Amino acid sequence: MDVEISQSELSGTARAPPSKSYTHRAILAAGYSGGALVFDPLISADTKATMRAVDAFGGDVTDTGEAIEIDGFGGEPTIPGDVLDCANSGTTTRLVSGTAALVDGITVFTGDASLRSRPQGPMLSAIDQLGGRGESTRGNGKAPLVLKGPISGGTVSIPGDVSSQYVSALLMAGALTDEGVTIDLETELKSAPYVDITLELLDDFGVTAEKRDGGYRVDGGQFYEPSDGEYHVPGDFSSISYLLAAGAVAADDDERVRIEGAYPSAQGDTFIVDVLDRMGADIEWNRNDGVLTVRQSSLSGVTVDVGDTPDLLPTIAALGAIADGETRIENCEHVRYKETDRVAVMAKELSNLGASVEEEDDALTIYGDESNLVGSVVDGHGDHRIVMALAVAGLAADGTTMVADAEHVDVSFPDFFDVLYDLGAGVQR
Ligand SMILES: O=C(O)C1=C[C@@H](OP(=O)(O)O)[C@@H](O)[C@H](O)C1
Ligand SMILES: C=C(OP(=O)(O)O)C(=O)O
Repeated sequence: MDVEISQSELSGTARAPPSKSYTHRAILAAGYSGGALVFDPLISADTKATMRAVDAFGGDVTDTGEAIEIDGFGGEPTIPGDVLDCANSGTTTRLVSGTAALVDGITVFTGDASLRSRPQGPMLSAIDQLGGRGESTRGNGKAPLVLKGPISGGTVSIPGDVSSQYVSALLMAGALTDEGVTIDLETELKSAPYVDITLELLDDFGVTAEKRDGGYRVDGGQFYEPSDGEYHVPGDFSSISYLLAAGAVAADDDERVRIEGAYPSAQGDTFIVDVLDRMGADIEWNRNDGVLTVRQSSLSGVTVDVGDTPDLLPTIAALGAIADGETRIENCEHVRYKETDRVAVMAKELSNLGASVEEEDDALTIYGDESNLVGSVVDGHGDHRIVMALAVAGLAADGTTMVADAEHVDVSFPDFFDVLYDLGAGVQR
């Protein structure tokens, strides 16, 4: 699907979409329990992959429309009847690799071309270290994966600078092993707030895990049990980042774009509020009411470290192209291991719109000037966050911007273009 975005003036109220990260974890945690209802879930291509996985390991997952109803497999996942297709979802692949390690038997995972290009080596090594077996069919540390359990727990040593999702997976599965799992990190942990999300969710499901010097620890022999048998998913700040950025660059004069359902949680991506504030945006966050408002503002470039918040890179890069002066995004090498190499792809596509951009291994510098941005044809590269960030740039660029491959918003924010349209954006499919 190609989507045309024209220079627009926005106003009105949008509801924050539910968090992808919490939804994945809640579905799996409910699978690890006797059963639970997950309210306000994100129903998207990625979270459907996790639903399929929980079904495949012996759970029963139903989307009732009001909630996801999960009949769990408890601590005893069974051998899936078929190869598991994790589609485009890194979170699914990593989290349920932990589940596969608990199974007394062999599980095979695959996914789309993007997923099969992403690193899984540290997870395979962790499963080996715990007494299971993890293989990549091509021997390159990437899916298709063949995993053999069961593990009984122990200590693993893995790098922290590839993906935090290995840590989340080992903590979630480790609670169901006999001995528990201790994770020693060989490097500093990138994307660390995503492990905080895991710890917060585990706590809500009655499971204790902790951060320690140089790593994490979860005791074994625990039980997943959410209080009252239900879990409520908070709003997603990665998704909110596009709506805030859209308001900051294209809100109608004297009008504000308002976002509801934006309550504080462990999400590192709330950092977007600080970033916009530092860029000079007129932005307010009423944390008690969960309401964010933003007005169109003249933005200036900033230096930002995205070590904790990789998913904000495309949004900040798009804002940097519109802001005046230099925006430097640092500590972003791990952002190259996502659905695409987002550092390279944002550099390429913002250049196509007329921005001046410089790429280094772990930094992206954008020399912003809104008047240089001219609508053009840009490629979403099959990556939901690239599509949404380019759509934001298109709201400010002169004329019309056509984003190709735009259907991939279904991975995390399926009604993104409807929400943008309802706020007054010129959107044509
Ligand atoms: O655990 C999670 O829910 C996620 C962790 C992050 O990945 P990495 O830990 O691989 O950086 C993030 O980019 C991804 O969108 C979601
Ligand atoms: C990287 C992402 O997700 P995942 O790792 O689950 O594919 C993302 O949503 O930006």
